[in-house]
Amino acid sequence: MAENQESTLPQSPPRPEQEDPDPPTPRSGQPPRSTPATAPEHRSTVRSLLRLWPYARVIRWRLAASISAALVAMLSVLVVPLVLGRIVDGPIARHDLSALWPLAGALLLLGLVEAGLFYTRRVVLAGPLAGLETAMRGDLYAKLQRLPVSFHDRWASGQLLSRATSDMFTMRLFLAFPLVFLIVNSLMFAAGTAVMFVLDWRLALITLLPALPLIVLTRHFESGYSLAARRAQDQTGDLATVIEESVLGIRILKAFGRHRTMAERFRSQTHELRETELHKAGLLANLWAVIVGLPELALGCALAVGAYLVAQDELTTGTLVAFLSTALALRWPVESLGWLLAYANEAATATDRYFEVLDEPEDGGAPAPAAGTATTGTATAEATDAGATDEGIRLTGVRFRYPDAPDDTPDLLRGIDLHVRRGETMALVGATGSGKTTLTALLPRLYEATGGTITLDGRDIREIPRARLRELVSVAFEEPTLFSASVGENVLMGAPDASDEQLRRALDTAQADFVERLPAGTETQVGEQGLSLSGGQRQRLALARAVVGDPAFLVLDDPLSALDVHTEALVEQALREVLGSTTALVVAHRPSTVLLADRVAVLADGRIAAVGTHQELLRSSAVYRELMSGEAAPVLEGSPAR
Ligand SMILES: Nc1ncnc2c1ncn2[C@@H]1O[C@H](COP(=O)(O)OP(=O)(O)OP(=O)(O)O)[C@@H](O)[C@H]1O
Repeated sequence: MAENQESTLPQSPPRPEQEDPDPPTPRSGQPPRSTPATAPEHRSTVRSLLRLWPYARVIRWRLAASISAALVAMLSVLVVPLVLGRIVDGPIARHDLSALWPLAGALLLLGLVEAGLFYTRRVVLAGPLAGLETAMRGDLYAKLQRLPVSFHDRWASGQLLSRATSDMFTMRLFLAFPLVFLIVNSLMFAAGTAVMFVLDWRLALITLLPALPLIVLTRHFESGYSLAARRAQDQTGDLATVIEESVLGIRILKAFGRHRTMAERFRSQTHELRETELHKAGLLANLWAVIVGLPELALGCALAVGAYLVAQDELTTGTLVAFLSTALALRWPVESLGWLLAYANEAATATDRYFEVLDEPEDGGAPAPAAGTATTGTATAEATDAGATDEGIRLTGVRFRYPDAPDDTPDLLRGIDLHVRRGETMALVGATGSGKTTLTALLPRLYEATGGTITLDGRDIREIPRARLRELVSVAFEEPTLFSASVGENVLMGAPDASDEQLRRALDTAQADFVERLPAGTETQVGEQGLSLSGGQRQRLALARAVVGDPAFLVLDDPLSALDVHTEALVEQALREVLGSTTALVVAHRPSTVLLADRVAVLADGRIAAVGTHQELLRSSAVYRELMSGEAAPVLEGSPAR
């Protein structure tokens, strides 16, 4: 199985709030959910945008061709005033129409060249940019698959969704247009300024007077705008989360009549986003007013002074026309500066947000195997595959705490010592919230133990490549998640190379005979999250997925909880056969599930309190008796075991 098993096999441990009638408080506001990891005040737009270079590098020649085409097109615009000046001082001043035609033809040619070059600029870049966006999105998706479950616990799905969609679009658009025109317009501005100085330096100085206040203003604008841009993009992510939760949880919202509460939250978030967008528009409008107003004022002054100079015979009319036309041709590069800078800021923010995910460490900070640990090291490195040792699953001093657990709480698991012999089935029982699901999630390394060692047939799981580990350890969690694919595809996620016979056997084991009655059998599409199936049907498919590959180690988290008594008995009967040929850890809440196991381990206070057969524990363990009888069972929900 591939590295991306995290998303295909087990799901995050079920949360107590999943069935809460009140829509859960959005997790925005928690660190990576809506607050930027990099404070925008400290980031440089250019440095952020430079991070796009490894992707842009692939299309650098196309980018260069596009910039060149746009540059030549813009420069041809600058030649137009010079031709106009010649027409005014030549054919028009001398009333010589025969000299007009070649110059008029030149103007027409310049127009055609400009149109052709702008077309080329777009065509040259469109295809490669679509490829670049695909590559970036692919990298983001692959990264999301590799990141540990603890990352997904922290990040709201809407934040990730907005990065994969709107942020990606912003970055591509920046490379297609604003980047090209920031370069081209700057060069055109420099060339136009040079032309103006050549035509008349006094008028050029007057025209350039607003440059200084404009530079100060744009710097000020940039810092304010980048903050607003970041806020807007984070709010878009939060909004996506609310929409997603509303759609996925529509049954609960309707059943409890909470759609108004959710709609209220949606409205308030859209209102916040609207406010931010208006703030951005206000900033841009202020900048624009100055960017457009100041040069117009300067141009008016240049016109007055130019007219005076013409009257004094210090300047020809043609030169004045050429000068003013050049100055007018520079209006676009100057006026466009406002939104080009705004867009560059949006793109820099999108780039930051994109790389915040790509920069996340992938191994989840797994501590290295302790030196000298008896069961680790090269001597046993190949044990699991070679079967050199016969140890089954061994947990030694295993500790774990969730990264976001409050500082003043003890570790959830505080030194688990447990040995499941090879071929044995061990049931794991404990009070609600005692950490059973968490413990099972440590075996396939969905979470990294924060202390101690876990070995499979003598080999430390940290030494086994993740993909191999997840082939060895198959998991079915209590909350079965299916994907919008066919029944067969969902089950075969547990073993893509399994034969039809294996698929049929797995479905038999899980008593999933309902599949035969589906319209297209195993080819039937189950809809998004398998919601077209009942809870019990989903759970049986998840069980089939866990057993289809005949895994060496099987972890089942209360896999029969949604089944009726009759079906449960049938599944248990079939499961016994599977469990006979594998080493299994089965989280159990009910005596019927416990009876599947050879021995039972009791989890209490973050440790294994007792191990024995069902009968032995009934005699010797008061905690076990309480758990099995259902009388006064300790409840630790919502807090680590104490
Ligand atoms: N992703 C998470 N981040 C932080 N805390 C979590 C996370 N998942 C679970 N917890 C907390 O860890 C504790 C143990 O949860 P866990 O799901 O392992 O218990 P459990 O014994 O399997 O419970 P149950 O029998 O109800 O399924 C609970 O207090 C829970 O709130």
